[in-house]
Amino acid sequence: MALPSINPTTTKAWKKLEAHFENVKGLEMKDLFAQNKERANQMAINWEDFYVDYSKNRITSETINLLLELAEETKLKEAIQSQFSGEVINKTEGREVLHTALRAKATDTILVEGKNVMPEIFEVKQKIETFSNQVISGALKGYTNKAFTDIVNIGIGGSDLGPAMVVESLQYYKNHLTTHFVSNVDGDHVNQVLKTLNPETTLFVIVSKTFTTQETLSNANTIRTWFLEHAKQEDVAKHFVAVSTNIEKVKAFGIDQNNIFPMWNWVGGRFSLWSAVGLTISLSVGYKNFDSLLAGANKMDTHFKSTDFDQNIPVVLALLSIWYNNFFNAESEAVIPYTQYLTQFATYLQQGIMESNGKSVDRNGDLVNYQTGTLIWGEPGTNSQHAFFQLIHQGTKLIPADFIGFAQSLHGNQDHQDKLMSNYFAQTEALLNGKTKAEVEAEFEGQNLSAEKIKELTPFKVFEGNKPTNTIFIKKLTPESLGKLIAMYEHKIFVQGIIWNIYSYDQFGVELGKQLANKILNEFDNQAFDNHDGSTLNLLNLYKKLR
Ligand SMILES: O=P(O)(O)OC[C@H]1O[C@H](O)[C@H](O)[C@@H](O)[C@@H]1O
Repeated sequence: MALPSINPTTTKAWKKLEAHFENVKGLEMKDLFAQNKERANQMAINWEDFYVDYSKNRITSETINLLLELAEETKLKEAIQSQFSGEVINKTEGREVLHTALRAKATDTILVEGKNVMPEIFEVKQKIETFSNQVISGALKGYTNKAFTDIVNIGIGGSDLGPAMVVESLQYYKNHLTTHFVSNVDGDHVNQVLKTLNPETTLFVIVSKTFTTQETLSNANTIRTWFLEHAKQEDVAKHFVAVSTNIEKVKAFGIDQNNIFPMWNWVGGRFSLWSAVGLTISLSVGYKNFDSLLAGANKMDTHFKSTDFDQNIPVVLALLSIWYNNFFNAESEAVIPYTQYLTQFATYLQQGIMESNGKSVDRNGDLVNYQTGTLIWGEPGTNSQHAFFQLIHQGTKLIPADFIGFAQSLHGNQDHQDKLMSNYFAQTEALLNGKTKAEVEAEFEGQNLSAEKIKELTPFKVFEGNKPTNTIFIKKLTPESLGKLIAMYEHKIFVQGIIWNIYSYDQFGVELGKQLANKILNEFDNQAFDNHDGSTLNLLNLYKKLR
């Protein structure tokens, strides 16, 4: 069954939300807290090692009720069922969307075209485990019989961002192998990495769902050429493995049949770190940790598909995001993790969120008449406090922000952890309450400033407050809690796509630039360039002169 096409703005709930918005847009959150002592308890979800507090939002309980009605009218429940049961909900590409199957239990049955895919998934997982163990233990050796010391993941987009983010985030759990990522077609990227490598002890993992991506194939070719400057053709089999759906193309590249880790078309690139695309993760932190990551995601899947929407973390977060995006006209959302380990988290989410929901045509093929995908950005706190928080606190834009924090640090320095977490809590409190004129004036007392000076400075020191935040408070950063966190955002993306009536699992918007780049590349060796607009033509000619 195909997903229905329901323009959200035509639902009863949307009309009610529009009217409701007029009533609540001017409300101050701090007043709502003062009026209802139970607000913080009522607007929080306690689940496993997660505590999600969404009380610091510009909402009343009525807002949530109406948003839940919107979810119902847009048939979210049915859509979740369609996704998990393997229906072809990626209609424009004619595919099922089953990254959730990759982390399901061996005893589950998940059908694709009538065939249970769980045995295949576990066969590949077994292969990942065996291979990881052999590389990590040193049993598997390079062409001069030395154990591997370095792993290079060659891939881009979903074949890079997921593994790179997880390996960075789980650094604490990492083994002795040094992991590198080569993604950009920029030759300086690959050459910079190669400079540090010893071909005798380096394992290359080529990751490409399609095995047609220009960047990845160029980098893989360059690396193989470099490798062959040191080793012989038959040594390639010992040092190159590949992850792909396109087995024929991988073989044509010269990868040994045994070194191919398959994946499937029903796994979207940006949702693929749970598949063999995560091989580099497993090599870096060990299969056991990789499996815990998957187990965490599976727990979030169960929570998502079986919990009532008012207690459902991804659903509530998605609805709040729609509230700001479509009613407050907020353009972006910030994600601020209070751990340095999650440095790449927002970058990773950018692909997931913006490639999925950056669409302007609805599921009927008609142009939408409302806003869809949010811009996503962020950096870890406390660093970001010293960089862009000024704009969040006192700028003109409304930027809802997720604050992700962990109660326990990994290295156990309580002094640092208390300082870190005091900032984590203080920021959402400051964004909520702001600082009034009266409070600013009171601070000036005893400072020996003239009344005139105080009057002059006061407006600059006032904080409006009333800035919305979600606090996602987790016990500890572990492979399992990271798996839950990533899956939480995956499901949030899905919910928003369903309600916005768009297809979240295709990405045709990345094709045009690729096509034109190929065309231009072929023109570099011609006498003259083809027809281009004046600006592009000038730039091309200048490049030809300067290169
Ligand atoms: O894994 P690959 O087939 O090499 O694709 C890598 C990436 O490139 C494409 O352009 C898509 O925009 C991404 O969704 C994808 O993750």
